Amino acid sequence: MALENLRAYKVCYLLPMPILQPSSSVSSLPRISCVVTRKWRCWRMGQSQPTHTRKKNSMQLPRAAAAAVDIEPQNASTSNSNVLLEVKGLTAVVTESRQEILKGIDLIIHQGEVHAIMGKNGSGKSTFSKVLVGHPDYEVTGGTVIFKGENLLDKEPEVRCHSGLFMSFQSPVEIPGVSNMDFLRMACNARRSTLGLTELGPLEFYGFLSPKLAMLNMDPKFLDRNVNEGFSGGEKKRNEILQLAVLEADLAILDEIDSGLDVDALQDVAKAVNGLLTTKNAVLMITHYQRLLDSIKPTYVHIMENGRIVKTGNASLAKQLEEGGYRAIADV
Ligand SMILES: Nc1ncnc2c1ncn2[C@@H]1O[C@H](COP(=O)(O)OP(=O)(O)OP(=O)(O)O)[C@@H](O)[C@H]1O
Repeated sequence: MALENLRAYKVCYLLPMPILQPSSSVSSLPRISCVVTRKWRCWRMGQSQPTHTRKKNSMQLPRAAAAAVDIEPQNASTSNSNVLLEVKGLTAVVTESRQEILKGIDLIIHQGEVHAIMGKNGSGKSTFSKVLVGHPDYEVTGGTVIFKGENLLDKEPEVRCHSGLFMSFQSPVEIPGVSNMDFLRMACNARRSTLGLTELGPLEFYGFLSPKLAMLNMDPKFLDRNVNEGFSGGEKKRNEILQLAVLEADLAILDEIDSGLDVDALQDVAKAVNGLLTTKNAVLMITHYQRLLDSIKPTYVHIMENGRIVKTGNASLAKQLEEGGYRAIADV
């Protein structure tokens, strides 16, 4: 496997292969075979073993918006040209069992928007995000997903990442044997290479990284440690946001980024995410709690139920939820 290909995988999954020993280094990566890389890919997806081989205009809203409460009109200047993600009628099953989890999701995300998905446990939120990044546990059975004007579903996961999709995992995985610094630099350079930018050498990269570390109040000593190894839950979450900051993704999917964070860490992470938001990118957050939305203001809040978005509203929808639970919004 060529180094470049391996880098591609690396950017997507942001983790090296499970067979890497503590003594392994990034320089050993080119020697690792394709087969192992496939295992690694699956492992990055949260599995220990591979399970198989295998527009809107300015006035339109997602279909679910028809059932919405308190919908805030989207910016009148929005147009097809700034649609980042358009999901229509997305259905997906668990690959092995064929159990249907997503039952027709409609969602449109424009540049500059922050979307929050909330919903009871087991409603399908994480599955939706994993399907977007191409998790092999799930098979898409219907619908379309257009990302930056291109069909996302026919792209390999690593290509999805190259094109600017980032997912922060609910439970980030540890990588023995690879330093955070090497890992971040390799990921950064692979993305830069895709964008036609020159790769950053170690010193240049440190200069690029330093302000991002400072933004997250992260101690530089975390750069010398192996990726997520021995990190606390909160430190792992900060590290995920550091990866996002380094990759400068167009669409960041943050799956329960607030879980496990203390009050100060939550503020640091929220500040960092807000600092990364521009008029060109967007964030899709999955959360159970208003506290995150107090710090990262959502343009839209969606409620997912049984594999569908059943309500869309503005930030007040999350407040209603916080105050009265799901029963309070059921009849709105
Ligand atoms: N790989 C899988 N195999 C079997 N069932 C699965 C798989 N992935 C998801 N499910 C089931 O699909 C449903 C939705 O799961 P998902 O993790 O997407 O929910 P969620 O809304 O993110 O929940 P939570 O808020 O608890 O994180 C659950 O019933 C879950 O058990």
